[in-house]
Formats: sequence, C-alpha cells, structure tokens
Amino acid sequence: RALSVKQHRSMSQLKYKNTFIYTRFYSTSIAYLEKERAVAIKAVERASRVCQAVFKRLVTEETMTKKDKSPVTVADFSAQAVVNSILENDFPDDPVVGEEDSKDLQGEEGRVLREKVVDLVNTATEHPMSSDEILRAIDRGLYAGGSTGRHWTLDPIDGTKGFLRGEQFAVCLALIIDGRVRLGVLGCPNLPWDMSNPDGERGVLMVAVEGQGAFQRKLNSSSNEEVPISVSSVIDTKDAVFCESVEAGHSNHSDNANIAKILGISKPSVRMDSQCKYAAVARGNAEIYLRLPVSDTYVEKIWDHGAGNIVIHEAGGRVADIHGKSLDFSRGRTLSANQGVVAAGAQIFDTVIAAVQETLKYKSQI
Ligand SMILES: Nc1ncnc2c1ncn2[C@@H]1O[C@H](COP(=O)(O)OS(=O)(=O)O)[C@@H](OP(=O)(O)O)[C@H]1O
Ligand SMILES: [Mg+2]
Ligand SMILES: [Mg+2]
Ligand SMILES: [Mg+2]
Repeated sequence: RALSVKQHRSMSQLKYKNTFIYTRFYSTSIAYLEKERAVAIKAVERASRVCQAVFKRLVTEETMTKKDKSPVTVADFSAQAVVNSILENDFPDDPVVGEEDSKDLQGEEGRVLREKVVDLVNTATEHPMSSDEILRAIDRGLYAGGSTGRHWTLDPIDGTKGFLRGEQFAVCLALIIDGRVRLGVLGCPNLPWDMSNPDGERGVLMVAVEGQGAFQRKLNSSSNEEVPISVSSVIDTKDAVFCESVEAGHSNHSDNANIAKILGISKPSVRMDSQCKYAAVARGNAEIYLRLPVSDTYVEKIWDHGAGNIVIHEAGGRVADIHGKSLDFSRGRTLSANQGVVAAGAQIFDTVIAAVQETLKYKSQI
C-alpha cells in the first residue's frame, strides 16, 4: 500500500531529470485516494474514542435515567465536530453531508449541551477549539450533496439506540465523487474482533476504497495491520444467516421473515443496530442484510448507507434497494431514488432480490 523505497527512489530520479514524467509517474504510483483513506481512518478513530468516552462518563453514570437521551446527543455532536474539523484541516475545499447540525447547541437554550460538547471535543483534538469553532465545524455538515464533484458523508453515531444500550453502533464516513461512493470507513467500537468469541476483544474498523478491496483493522490499536475481508462463500441460501435492524420501526421484521422463509432460511435472524450489519455481511458473519421499508414515505439517508455500501462491494458483495436497483448517492442528502436496502454476497444476490420481489408482490395482492 505504502510506496516502496524503490518507488520513492525512481520517482525522485525522474523528477530530477524531467518534471513532466515525474508527475505522470507519481500520479499512477501512489494508490488512489491514499491520503483521503488515511485521514478518514484517523477521523473515525478519534470520533469513536469520543463516543466511547461519552458512554463511559455519561451513559453509565448512575444519575442518568434510562429515558434521558442527552448522552447520545452530546456524543453525536462531538463526534461530528471532531470528524469535520479533521476533514477541514486536510481537505478544506471538500463539503460534508452530515447528519447533525448545531441548532440545538445555540443560544442560552443550548448552553448546557454546548458546554459538554466543547469539553468533549477538546479532549480529542490536537489544538483547543472555541465554542464558535466547534459549532462551525458541526455545520460544515450542512452541504446539500449531489451528482458532481467531491463530498463526504458522515453519520457521527449510527445506531443511536444501540449506542445507548451499550450494543452495536458505528461511526460512518464515506467519500462520494461524482455521485458514487469511492471510499468508506466504518468504526465499530463494540463489534467483537472475532465473532466466535463475542466476549473477547472488541473494536473493529473497516475500510474500503473503490477497486482496492475491503479490509478490517483493530480500532484504536497502535498497529496499522490490515486484514482483507470478504463476504461468505455460502451459495445455498438455506444455509444463510440474515441480519436486520433491532428496531421494528426501522425495518419491516415480518417482510424480512417472509423473505427468509422463501429462501429456506431456518436460522434465526441476527438483530443488530447500525451499519455494523454491513460489516457483519462484509466479513462473512452473516450472508444477507434485509432492510425492508416500514413506511412508503420514509426516505433513507446517504450517511446511513454510504460507507457500508462500498465496504460490501469491495468485499465481493452487492447492495441494492428492494427493486434490485443500485443505491443512487447522487440525489442529494437522501437516497430518494431508492426504497429499502438489500445486501448479500454476489453469488446469492439475485436469488435474494427475487425472494424480496415475491414477498412484495404477494403483499400487494392481499
Ligand atoms: N422509519 C425509518 N426507516 C428506516 N430507517 C430509519 C427510520 N427512522 C430512522 N431511521 C434510520 O435508521 C438508522 C438506524 O438504523 P439501524 O439499522 O441501526 O436501526 S436499529 O437501530 O437497528 O433499529 C438511524 O440512524 P441514526 O439516527 O444515525 O441512529 C436513522 O437514520
Ligand atoms: Mg444513522
Ligand atoms: Mg446518527
Ligand atoms: Mg439520528
């Protein structure tokens, strides 16, 4: 991945003799989106640490009642500020489509929340940030998205409900260029490194760049070692495991169950919050991710699927909506051209989509 010593050497020799040749050689010899990849990993790692700190300090504090949603709000805002300020530093011209905005942190009404956020962000950044700088960083996420140029999309905490329960959540960052996801990073602080040892080491980061494959590495580890990942090799859907949202309000559990029945699946579904579902399919812990819509009006958001989408593709899988249509990230902040989401390994994907179609056809007839 990194440039070899030999490559460095030949580059400088070419530069010395001929600047033009050097430039061409240089552009083809460093990996596509190398810097973006490194910066995105750093940003997701920092934000994941902030979320974990919030969970430790606030969610588990005895004084916090279960119904109080403020910890997750503090973590959402802080993580978005951390990621956006890192992106701004390295890529000042890149806009961001982020889930959160600073409205709730403004003025006297937002003072208490704002002070907590300022405190947290400053434990994670290299240089202290003022409260105004932090609000501005959060609002770098207001970009409208679209089909041309570069923009990032960020979900500072995906699976907020999972986060509060101490279960799965993910920090999700993706880079979209000309309407297509080219790079994705998923930070999954509570995901076991080895699913067969669920009480063992936790914290996984998955990263994928278009055309370069998908990898996992330990989150917040001093080692940069990356392990290639790929989807399951199961080709008979009878042997498959599928995953779905924990919340019945986010995905239609009964439609998902009918699809599983058509596919001959007998194992129970794995219910998991957040884009960790994409992570589970990408490394073969499950074969299928079903997200059948609950309502006709809900439109999926690009930050809920961008990173997961490319991680699955680069791991040898496919992602589409319930009609089998690829997710269209060029429409702005939402996936307005799509309905629901289905992900699976490439070999079983068409069979899964056919079962989805059959279920929906049957439903429309009754
Ligand atoms: N009605 C409806 N349908 C589909 N999706 C919805 C819906 N309402 C919300 N959301 C989005 O779901 C995101 C969380 O999805 P999950 O798969 O993690 O759901 S769950 O937590 O497992 O229940 C969640 O992301 P976060 O807000 O980042 O947690 C929402 O963006
Ligand atoms: Mg989300
Ligand atoms: Mg979120
Ligand atoms: Mg949300």
